[in-house]
Amino acid sequence: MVKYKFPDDFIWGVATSAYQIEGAYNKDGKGENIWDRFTSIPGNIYKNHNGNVACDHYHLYQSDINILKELGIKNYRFSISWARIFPDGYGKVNQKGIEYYRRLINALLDKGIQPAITLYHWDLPQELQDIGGWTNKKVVDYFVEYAELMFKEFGDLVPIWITHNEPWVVSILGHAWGVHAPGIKDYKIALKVAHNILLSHGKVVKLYRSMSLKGKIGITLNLSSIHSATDSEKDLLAAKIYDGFMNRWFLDAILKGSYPEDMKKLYNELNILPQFSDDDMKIINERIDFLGINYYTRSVVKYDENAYPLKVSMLDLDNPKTDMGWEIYPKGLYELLINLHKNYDGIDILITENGAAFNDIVNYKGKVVDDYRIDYLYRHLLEAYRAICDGVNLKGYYLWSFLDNFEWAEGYSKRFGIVFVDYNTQKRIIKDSAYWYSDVIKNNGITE
Ligand SMILES: OC[C@@H]1[C@@H](O)[C@H](O)[C@@H](O)c2nc(CNc3ccccc3)cn21
Repeated sequence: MVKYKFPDDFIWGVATSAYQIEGAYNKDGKGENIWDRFTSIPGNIYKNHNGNVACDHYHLYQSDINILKELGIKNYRFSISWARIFPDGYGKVNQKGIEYYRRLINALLDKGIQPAITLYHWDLPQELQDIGGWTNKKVVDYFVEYAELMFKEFGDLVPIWITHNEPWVVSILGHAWGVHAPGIKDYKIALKVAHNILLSHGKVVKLYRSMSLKGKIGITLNLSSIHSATDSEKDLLAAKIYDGFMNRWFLDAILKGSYPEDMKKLYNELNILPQFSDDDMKIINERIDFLGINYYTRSVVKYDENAYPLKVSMLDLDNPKTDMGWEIYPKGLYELLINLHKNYDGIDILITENGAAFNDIVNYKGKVVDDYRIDYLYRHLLEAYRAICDGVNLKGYYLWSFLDNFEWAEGYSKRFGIVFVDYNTQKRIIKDSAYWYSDVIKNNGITE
């Protein structure tokens, strides 16, 4: 008996990204991207791992799609590697790159699986980084050129398009904290990058609308429910600032057409506020069909005099955590969904990522009994169900991730997949969580 039944047209899917699974980093005309470069620099990545081979999905995509079919998964979110299409980032087109993605999309459609494409999942062509990357307005236009070609090639086949994956991570981890490619540590640059990424998003949405395509387009943001460590005035203010820093800066720009006043004032005082015009904000505010959200955990923050630049630091609570050290806090997903519904006019929402890394092992029977992951997924889906019951227009859920894959700075040390990947043999082992998720999809809900 299905105890928690989701709406009839609810989208159940899984998600991946190009650099994390494809491999073939220098095959068939692909150009270098910033993660090829960043991972080639010793010390940047756990044990100097890289995505040169990854899950070799570039060559194994058909057998991987067969697994999706076997599990009854009917929606698959993946990203296109910009440098496979434009090796230099613009201009010369690599036909073999286009042919690969056409084969991939047709193979999915042949199995009744609907593709959802992310145009940018962090892998900027290195040639564009060499001219300043996202700090350079030319890159905004090159992104539009890349998107236009993808819409022309695949716009009639692909029903869901996501312009960018997590502009906050691209700008902050890549340009303020320096722990992601391209490894820059400058908040002022980071916020300029965030602004140009949002500009490129708005321009591409406008382009999509002009091409009278039949699908839906949106953007994916990593959002977190922010909690104050105490009820002190300083900690409450710290929570408001961190909510502005991670969530409202992007949500307000995209959905309200203006950056939040409190954060503009703070960034101006810190001399890190980017330059922008009213016209820019109109472009960024182009109407989207859905908001994609990646939710993994909440953030508990406190005032910290020594924490540059926001005077906010995160608490490391002694609560159950995933292998990433992220607290398991399902209620945060409900809180986030309700807040988004209330504060952003009930916009349609897709959960474009939710999942957990655990230290999976293959047991003596050759199985992966990942009950921890099933528990994480169950609890979060229950909160998603509660949010739908309370009126949130939640339209779908893409589990992160389909396959174990290259987990950025953590390399292959963290496994998020519902399918285990033995990187020595490229053998796939379907984990118990995959069979559990297959039942959720078959029942369109949770049974216990
Ligand atoms: O870390 C798991 C996944 C990652 O593999 C995806 O490529 C990426 O889209 C993704 N985003 C988050 C959430 N945001 C985040 C926060 C701090 C550091 C890194 C990512 C988790 N994940």
